[in-house]
Amino acid sequence: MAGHHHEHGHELQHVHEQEHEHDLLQRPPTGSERTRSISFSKLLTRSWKRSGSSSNNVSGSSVNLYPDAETSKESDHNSGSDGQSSRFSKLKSMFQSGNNSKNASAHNSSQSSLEGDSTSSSSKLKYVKPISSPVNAASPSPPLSPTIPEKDILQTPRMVHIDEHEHEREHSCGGSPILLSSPSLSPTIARAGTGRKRSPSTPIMPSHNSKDNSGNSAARPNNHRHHSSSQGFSSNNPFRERNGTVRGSNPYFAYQGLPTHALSSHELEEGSQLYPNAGAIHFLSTPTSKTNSLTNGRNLSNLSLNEIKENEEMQQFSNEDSFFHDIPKDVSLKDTLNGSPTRDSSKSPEIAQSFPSIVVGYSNEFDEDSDNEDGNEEGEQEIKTKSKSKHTSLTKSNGKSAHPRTKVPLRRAASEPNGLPLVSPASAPSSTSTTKKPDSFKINDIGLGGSAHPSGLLFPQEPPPKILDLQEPRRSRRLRTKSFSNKFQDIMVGPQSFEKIRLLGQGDVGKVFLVREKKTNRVYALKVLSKDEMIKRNKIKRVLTEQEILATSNHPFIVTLYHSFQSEDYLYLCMEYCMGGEFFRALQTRETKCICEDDAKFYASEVTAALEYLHLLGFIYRDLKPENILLHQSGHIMLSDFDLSIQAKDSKIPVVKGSAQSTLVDTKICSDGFRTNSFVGTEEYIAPEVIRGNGHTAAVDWWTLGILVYEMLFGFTPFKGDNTNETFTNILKNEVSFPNNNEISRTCKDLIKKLLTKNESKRLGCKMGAADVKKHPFFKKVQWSLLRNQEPPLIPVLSEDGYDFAKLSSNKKRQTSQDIHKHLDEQEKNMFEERVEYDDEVSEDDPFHDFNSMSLMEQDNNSMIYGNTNSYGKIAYTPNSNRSRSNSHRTFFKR
Ligand SMILES: Nc1ncnc2c1ncn2[C@@H]1O[C@H](COP(=O)(O)OP(=O)(O)OP(=O)(O)O)[C@@H](O)[C@H]1O
Repeated sequence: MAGHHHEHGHELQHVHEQEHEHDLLQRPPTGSERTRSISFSKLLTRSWKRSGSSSNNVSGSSVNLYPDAETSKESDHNSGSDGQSSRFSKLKSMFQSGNNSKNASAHNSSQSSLEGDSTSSSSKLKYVKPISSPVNAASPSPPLSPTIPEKDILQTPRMVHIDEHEHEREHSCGGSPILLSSPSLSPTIARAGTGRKRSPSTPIMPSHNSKDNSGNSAARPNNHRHHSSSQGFSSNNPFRERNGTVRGSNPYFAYQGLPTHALSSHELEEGSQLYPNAGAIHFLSTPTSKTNSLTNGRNLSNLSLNEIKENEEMQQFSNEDSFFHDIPKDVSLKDTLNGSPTRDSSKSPEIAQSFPSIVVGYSNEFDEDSDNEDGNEEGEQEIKTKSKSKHTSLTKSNGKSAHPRTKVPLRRAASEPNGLPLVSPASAPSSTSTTKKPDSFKINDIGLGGSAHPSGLLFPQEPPPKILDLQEPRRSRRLRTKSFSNKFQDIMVGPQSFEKIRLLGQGDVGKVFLVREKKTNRVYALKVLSKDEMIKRNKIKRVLTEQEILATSNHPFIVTLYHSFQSEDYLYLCMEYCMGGEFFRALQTRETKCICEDDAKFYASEVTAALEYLHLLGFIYRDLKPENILLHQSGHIMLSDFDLSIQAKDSKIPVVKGSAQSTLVDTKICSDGFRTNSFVGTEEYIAPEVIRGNGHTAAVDWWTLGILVYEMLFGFTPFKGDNTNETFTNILKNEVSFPNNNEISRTCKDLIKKLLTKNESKRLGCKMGAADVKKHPFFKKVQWSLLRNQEPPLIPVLSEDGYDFAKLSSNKKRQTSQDIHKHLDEQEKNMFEERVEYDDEVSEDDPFHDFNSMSLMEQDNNSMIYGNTNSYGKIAYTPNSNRSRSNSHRTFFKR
């Protein structure tokens, strides 16, 4: 394999040179790029769309991510000092505008989507055929390739299926490659380079052809996502074009049913038994469907999927929520909140249905997806309880008496840590206290190394704690009930403890900044999420899950959470800064957009280890893709972005099997019997069972691993179609096929094929979870326990034109002269100026009550130190010379 490795890289370089020359000679300008970009433009994520359209954009464009923040602040101020009532008055006003914006944005997106379609279908662009022969790399390439339509290229059967016996044949042939394709098959995408230069699923990068750089913005319409982060990390990667994460109801079922062409004959025979959800169309239809023309379109953007999802959740609530049955249908939300119902029959049904969007995710006791997929009574009961309790809290906040609140136990409640004496009564404030400041203390007084703010706002002055307190770091009562409380203590920092260095990236509801902690000079990635946006977009529960997973995890390949806290308007997750950024970006910086098999094995084994760990904890990740894999400065991977993950209910204790030499842990048992039914994931990575809507299990993560390995090797994903429907159809129907690439071993193809088994009960990983995957011959030589000691293939380094903080500051001055940046700066300033809200200050009625404010114990802090290293700036990736010189990957892998 090492030989392959070397040869592979060499050959690719060669091909690239040819390709460039070829492009200059013959290539129609921006031909294939344009086609692909157009088809991508139909599938923009919400955030891209949002950033791209400045008009009608109430819910936060790149220019104004949190438009409500200031106005709501003002109204809070006017409404008096009562934090809770101001919070709810804010929710109330925000909610009304939220509805409008939702409709407006849905409308916009559908329009764009349709426009995108027509442009796409009318394009007749050409694509250059790859140069070298697929069959024999040594054979001379034709001097010039004819151009054929891209569509044909994409559909030409140049992919070669490996059959069931391929793996066996490999052995019987002594490992020598078998050429499966005929010369008539069109050239390989992966190997020849030319054909794969801009693969369907990969961004258009300008490096190969100067024509691509010609500012053809029309060909890259969805570069908006990171528009606002022009000074940030993401702007380094302005060409990313993959469709975003899908977080919504299943459009296949909601709007189209399952098309028969998407079914295998076997599936057709089984019919409705296989797809019980096919009848769920009406249930999933949205309250906003009147204004949502997406229902008419077959090509749904990810934007529309997002919208559907939120409404779906609302629908589930309103269907099940006895509270709404008690309210006359013509009472509007506004009136309900005001406590003075008036009749307005024209508005009430929609508003009443929308109302539970405030409820959703109110606490993490309520599982996403409702998790009552089975429609069992228990699930329904849970919804009712949940809704009632929220109703209680809302009405309470308006000074009305309400139903007694039913508190559902926390998901991962744990016993008090270590049985050690905890805190003195004075430092354990009553949980009934809501608006009162918590009993607090001055952290520096007790020598915990915390960063009390000079203003005293963070840590109000109180008498020093008794000596008993020193024995155990202070933890709020709430924190003490958490399984992760052993490694966390009460929050030691606040927004003001950090100084922004630059924007790293921007998601749906928040921004991620590179920050420096003023006191310690440590650098972190600080994710700041707008509470308003989360409420509007129904994402409260997701952020609670994300915090739970980050806090619970303690694994070298999962990003470390150092602090989490909240202020009145924002939630903050302070994480380890992964200076290498997204693995996706690292892949894109490769000339070939892919890596060799040994390198892919490296990343696949680290991802497998991370998934194994998550599964052991009962979590299903559900959104594996190169964008969510960050690269640590060491070059090792770090999984991030857990907002789509879910924890299996009643997760079980793992079973260890095997001898001391080969210990295998059955991770499947950890979430056995747990099925969830959300339609989440990333389009090209979604597993068939998710599309079918029959519920899915941890096996979805093994499917996504298969796609990931494929993408690492070939630079594109295996089922990508021209639009969402086509992609889903391919996922359901097509067997995985491989470019005719002899450099990829049969064992590797076999792994991919087994991971991409459509029937989840036959998929690799279905018996013992990660143990099955680790046992596959592809990983035979991997020393699992020494993964962290491997030399990574790519090392992120600061490139020459990296900039330092001083330079950044002067850039900032230039930018602030422009209004747009001024506005952004103000918002960001707020993010770093707000006062932290302690756990005990956040009332139980607050939607964010279950978000814990806490700091990792000091001894666990391995974050980078500002200024010590080249820890910030523009990053490039260098092949690890150690690894190739010493063939360390070979020595590392078992022989
Ligand atoms: N720990 C980190 N170190 C370096 N960069 C990070 C880190 N966390 C996030 N980023 C950058 O910020 C971007 C946005 O982060 P993230 O995906 O977690 O936000 P999000 O709001 O959850 O986005 P999404 O809507 O895609 O879920 C990432 O794509 C990545 O580039």
